[in-house]
Amino acid sequence: MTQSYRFPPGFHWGAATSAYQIEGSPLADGAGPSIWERFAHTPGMMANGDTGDIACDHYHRYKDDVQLMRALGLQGYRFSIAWSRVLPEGTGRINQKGVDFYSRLVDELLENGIEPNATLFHWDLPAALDDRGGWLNRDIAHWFAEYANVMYKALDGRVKRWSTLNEPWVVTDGGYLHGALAPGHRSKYEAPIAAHNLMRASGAGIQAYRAVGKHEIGVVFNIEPKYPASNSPEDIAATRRAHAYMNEQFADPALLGSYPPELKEIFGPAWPDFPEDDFKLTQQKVDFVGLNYYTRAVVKHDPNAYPLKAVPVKQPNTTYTETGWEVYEQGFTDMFTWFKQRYGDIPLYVTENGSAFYDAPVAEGDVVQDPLRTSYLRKHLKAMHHAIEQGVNLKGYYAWSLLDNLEWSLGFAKRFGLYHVDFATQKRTPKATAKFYAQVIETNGAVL
Ligand SMILES: CO[C@H](O)c1c[n+]2c([nH]1)[C@H](O)[C@@H](O)[C@H](O)[C@H]2CO
Repeated sequence: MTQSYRFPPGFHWGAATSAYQIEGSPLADGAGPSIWERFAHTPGMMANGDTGDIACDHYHRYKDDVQLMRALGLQGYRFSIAWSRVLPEGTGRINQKGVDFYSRLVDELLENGIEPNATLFHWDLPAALDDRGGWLNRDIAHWFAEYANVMYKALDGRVKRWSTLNEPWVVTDGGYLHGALAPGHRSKYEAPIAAHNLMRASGAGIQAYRAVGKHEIGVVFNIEPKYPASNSPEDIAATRRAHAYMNEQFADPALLGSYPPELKEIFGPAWPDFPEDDFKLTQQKVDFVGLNYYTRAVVKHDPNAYPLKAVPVKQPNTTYTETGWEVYEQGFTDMFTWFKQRYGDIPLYVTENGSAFYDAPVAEGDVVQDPLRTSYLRKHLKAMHHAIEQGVNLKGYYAWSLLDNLEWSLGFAKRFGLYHVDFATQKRTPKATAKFYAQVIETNGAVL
């Protein structure tokens, strides 16, 4: 009998973006600068000198972009709110024009039958808060809760699914340990402090929602399953360290109220002795967890690798995306089963999954042919279906991304979009993957 890939009735199909990557106009209508506005305008930080000054001009084109979502039959749209559009100094004074933009976006989505899914923080911290220590200042848990309350009040009732943070691991690994992302710090002493305060803030945001919210709130983690390069004790230990550092460092304080022991081994004297009471804040009941999956890593021991003493090993005879990520759909299935085993049967959403491949120039009116991206999507949706068949409580999927956009410090060259964007003209053109995804949504997976 041929395998059916029809998903459970009511499975939720969407697409995702983030504010700084698509909106443009980062300082319009009273908005304050974020750390990404600063970082992008710091010479040498961004590929090709690309910035989010215009990006996809979504701030002005959001109505047209909602029609692109409708054309695919999207049931949901995951977007992020730029904190400094709403609170230009991060706390205190509210910029009503900033709040109004998100209110208009939400109404446009609802009028077109698309469920809004709002992320409060997708990396673009207000620069004014970074000047006060940012994620290194324990007060940020209160600053974040204040911001969250402003948005809950403005949008709750219309937004029924909230996430506090997107991928705190990327913020600390990129922004505080290795310095490749905003705010560009390189300190193994700062990274654990920032990580801990991110999870304190997430907990405070969830607590604030419980006081006023009527619907669902969760948190979004990136997960990259780790596999040992050999059965040697060194490689197995290195894999364990890499897994704890990336995949448990944030979910554990949020869902278990503790840290995995490997973190003290990794950071040594740089690992603080956090107050036990902090875990009463980091650990809050969530209505769902969002998981972002792109690839796996095969790991080997390397005594010179800072600070993990572990490095990824490139795999032969397989496909890699433009961002250097192996196409490995089995890791998607493995991720779900691991997560359920460690954290229990929490409702899950795939809040990001996608791939960057080179897109041939677009002839007028054509569909961009992107067979490698379509193959990636097909393989990963099938792998996701296998996880559901194994009993994983998976409620929905958001493709990354609706539009080609600013891939952070990698600039515009890395294209993840279902729609191709010509950044010179702002013309949107559907890719073949968009047409395929529309069929997946229409048939609830039966077309796979
Ligand atoms: C380490 O990979 C992460 O899971 C990851 C991949 N991605 C992300 N996180 C971010 O959430 C997006 O803003 C990126 O545009 C997207 C594509 O790079």
